Amino acid sequence: MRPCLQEMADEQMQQLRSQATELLLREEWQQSLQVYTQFIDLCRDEISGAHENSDPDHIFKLHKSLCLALSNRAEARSRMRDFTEALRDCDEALKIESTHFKTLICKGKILLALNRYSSALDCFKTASLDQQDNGNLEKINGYLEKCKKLELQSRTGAFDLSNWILNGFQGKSPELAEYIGPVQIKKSELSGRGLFATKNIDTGTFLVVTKAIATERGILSGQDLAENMQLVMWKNFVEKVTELTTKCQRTRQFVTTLSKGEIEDSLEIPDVSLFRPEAEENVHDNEKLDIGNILSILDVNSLVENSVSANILGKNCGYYGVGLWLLASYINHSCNPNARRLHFGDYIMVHASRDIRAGEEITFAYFDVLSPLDQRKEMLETWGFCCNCKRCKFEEAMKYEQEMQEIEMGLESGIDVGSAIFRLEGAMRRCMVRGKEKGYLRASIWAAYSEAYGSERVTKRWGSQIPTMEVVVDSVAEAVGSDGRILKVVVEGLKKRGGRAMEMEMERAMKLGRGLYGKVGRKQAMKCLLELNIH
Ligand SMILES: C[S@@+](CC[C@H](N)C(=O)[O-])C[C@H]1O[C@@H](n2cnc3c(N)ncnc32)[C@H](O)[C@@H]1O
Repeated sequence: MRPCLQEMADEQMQQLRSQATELLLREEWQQSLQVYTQFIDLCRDEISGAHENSDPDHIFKLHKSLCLALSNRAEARSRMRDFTEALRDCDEALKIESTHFKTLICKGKILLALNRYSSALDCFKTASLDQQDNGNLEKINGYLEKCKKLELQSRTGAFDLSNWILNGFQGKSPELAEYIGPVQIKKSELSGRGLFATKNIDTGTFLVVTKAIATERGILSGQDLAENMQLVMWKNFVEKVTELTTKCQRTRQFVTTLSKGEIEDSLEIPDVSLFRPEAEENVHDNEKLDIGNILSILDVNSLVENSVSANILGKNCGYYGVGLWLLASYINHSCNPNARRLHFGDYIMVHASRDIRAGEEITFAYFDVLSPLDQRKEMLETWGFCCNCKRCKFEEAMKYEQEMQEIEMGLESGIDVGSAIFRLEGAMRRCMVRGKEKGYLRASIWAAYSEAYGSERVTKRWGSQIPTMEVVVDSVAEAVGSDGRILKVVVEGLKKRGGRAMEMEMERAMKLGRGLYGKVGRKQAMKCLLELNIH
């Protein structure tokens, strides 16, 4: 390049650089990205136009400037959550200067946001070797600690929320890692695909902890206003998912494989390892998702944050949150579920609500299953499918037993709960109902058992003619997993008694607590949650 042309180019680059830096400092990400792009293009032209007589000092400076500009553009892109392109910029910058401090920090933060903890750890470790940047040592150590903690969680599934619980859920909620436990996706007898345990799992063990691809939350107040707000929130949620699936091919690929609620038998069965944040990207040009498809997919797979989470997080009673969690979308419903979910920020935490055997399908309840068959069928209507679970099949057959129908009708018309229980227990003996099936029927009229054990009058009147609370609690929990209402009966019973019985009851309560909340941490934290449950 002739000297005057060279000067003009240098001047133009200088101007673009100052402009882009200013925009970056003002956090105007989109504009700063555009100006950095112009600068980067110019810089690349200059470098590729260099020849053997070019000043090596000048070329060296150009490479340095290109590296810094790529790093800054990555920062702008990551602030706009365009992580794929931001990572591309970081990698190009690191090709120029493999220990570029700013780029390593930027890349580490992006990888952390993508839950790729060990790769993030590598970045921060390399950055920490930069002795010149002592001023940042504290910050880097903070990142290193965080990565190590999250990496351990994501490998072991050991989440300890004790401090936060014991501090009354005050302050920043604990950071969570994404985790995939001993599970796999297989064809399900219930419908389509389902999630299955690959080994024996005990109550409270976390199975899947994953971040939503999109959520929408708000407080609903007043009937009409609430309905309107819910509609607005749903619209926003659909828009978020649409934007994301347009922007990110990998997410689109995942979303496309979700059920649209039609015949599920021929659906592709993805390998669970693809859902690991560190999984190699194997993106192929997938089908475009039109709004009709997105709506069907969200209709079938989006989840509303449930009341247990709202309860422990001390949220307002009008709180409403909806989201889409990819791997959790493979979990089928069952009326004898073995898992539960907790919502924590953008994360869903799925844990065993009772002991699970290797090979068993993991299911959670889409709605309240401590209710009779007819009520469950009504709730299923809004879900748009017929439940194929063992409990429904068994109760469907039992339903024709006149006695069962009379008991349910009697309860609806307000007969004494003790007499309803007495009749059901007698009917089960006569029909030789055994094991888990007893739990199914007891769960169907759980409200009656719960009322009976809470009433001194009923327990006195019926005495040993109805089974003890412990027997019923164990059989219902074995059939449908832990539930806040079952736990409440146990903890209230505990408060009334003392002595040796109390120790055993405490153990029962703790196990039910783990089934309800998951293994969230130390014993003391679980005791705190038990208290919370009864209030
Ligand atoms: C979130 S998806 C669950 C995963 C789905 N089976 C798949 O293959 O992608 C929810 C859909 O699964 C089916 N499903 C879930 N639980 C079921 C059950 N107990 N009985 C029958 N179908 C069920 C229904 O079609 C429902 O709309």
